[in-house]
Amino acid sequence: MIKRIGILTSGGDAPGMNAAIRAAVLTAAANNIDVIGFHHGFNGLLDNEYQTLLPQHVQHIIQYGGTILKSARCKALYTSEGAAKAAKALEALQLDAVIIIGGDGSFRGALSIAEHYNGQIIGVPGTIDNDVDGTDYTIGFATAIDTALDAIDKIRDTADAFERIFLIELMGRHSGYITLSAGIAAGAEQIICPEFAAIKPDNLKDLIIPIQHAQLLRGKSSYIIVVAENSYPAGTTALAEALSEALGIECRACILGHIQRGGRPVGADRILATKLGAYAVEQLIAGAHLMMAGEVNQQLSLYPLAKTGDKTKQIDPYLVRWQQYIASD
Ligand SMILES: Nc1ncnc2c1ncn2[C@@H]1O[C@H](COP(=O)(O)OP(=O)(O)O)[C@@H](O)[C@H]1O
Ligand SMILES: O=P(O)(O)OC[C@H]1O[C@](O)(COP(=O)(O)O)[C@@H](O)[C@@H]1O
Repeated sequence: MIKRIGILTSGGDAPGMNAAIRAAVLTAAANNIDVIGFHHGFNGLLDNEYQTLLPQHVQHIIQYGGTILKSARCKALYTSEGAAKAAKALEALQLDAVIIIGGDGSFRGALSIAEHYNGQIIGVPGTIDNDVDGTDYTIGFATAIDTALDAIDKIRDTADAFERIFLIELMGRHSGYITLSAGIAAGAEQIICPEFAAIKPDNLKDLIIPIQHAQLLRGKSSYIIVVAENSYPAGTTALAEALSEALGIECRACILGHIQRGGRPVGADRILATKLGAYAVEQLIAGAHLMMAGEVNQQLSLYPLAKTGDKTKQIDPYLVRWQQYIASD
């Protein structure tokens, strides 16, 4: 029987993590389970930084981005000694189970702890990148799209006024979910992300031909290219410079960066986080171990933690086809 659980947030913070913490704490309290919240991701386990989490500690946090537990990356966990030390901290606090809110990296960390820990472990997918298998959406993705859109719409205004070409870099480490979704919703003229062909200095013409074609058809006007981070070897600013040189027109680069991680979670993220946080606790009570609480086709479901990083989930193939079709026209 589960009496005490731990919870932590790890990796890139995502709007809605607070909502997930809240739901887990409230669900645990309703089942007479004590909750310990670790600070700064896995570092809290290694440094003994934690607090008791009671329902009053999670009051009125659902609307805030970031995470009340703080998040971090933790190098020590990549070693077997680090994982053993983390497991020891869980055992010392007599925790029957632990909830890890994070991305597939954090789940790999959870698996390494599991090699030394006798309790149960469950994951809750929280990352703006949406690059976790076993759930249609991760907590934070919907908010990140809206934040990116707000910024892109503003850049469109100034791009329109100057009839300029803008390259806007969006986050996503090695996946194009944010870039494709925000690019489509913003009506970007071109989208560059890892799932499309790579852009290299020697194939800039793939970018340039559609720009020249658009200029021939509609004259000079604003032109927005959204670019996933890490898409061009020397970076998006260098890509804008290379385009300026090749086209003979000034192109501007704008790196949206961490603004995409912040802000009030949108309704969809608050609801998803509430469902997954509550479901994670319920599934721990039911005996789940080394699983992730996800949602697929509006059905809550468990998915093996070990498979969450397999990258079998794909960015919307319909939108990919449509984007390639209109961009090549
Ligand atoms: N292969 C791994 N082995 C052990 N721990 C890992 C591993 N990958 C990631 N982690 C842990 O999870 C943390 C967060 O992972 P990261 O990939 O940065 O973010 P996310 O969880 O959002 O994908 C890392 O800093 C590390 O502590
Ligand atoms: O905040 P940092 O350490 O610079 O990390 C940036 C990375 O974190 C993210 O915002 C979120 O990634 P994770 O959720 O996988 O940690 C990525 O989009 C980005 O590449």
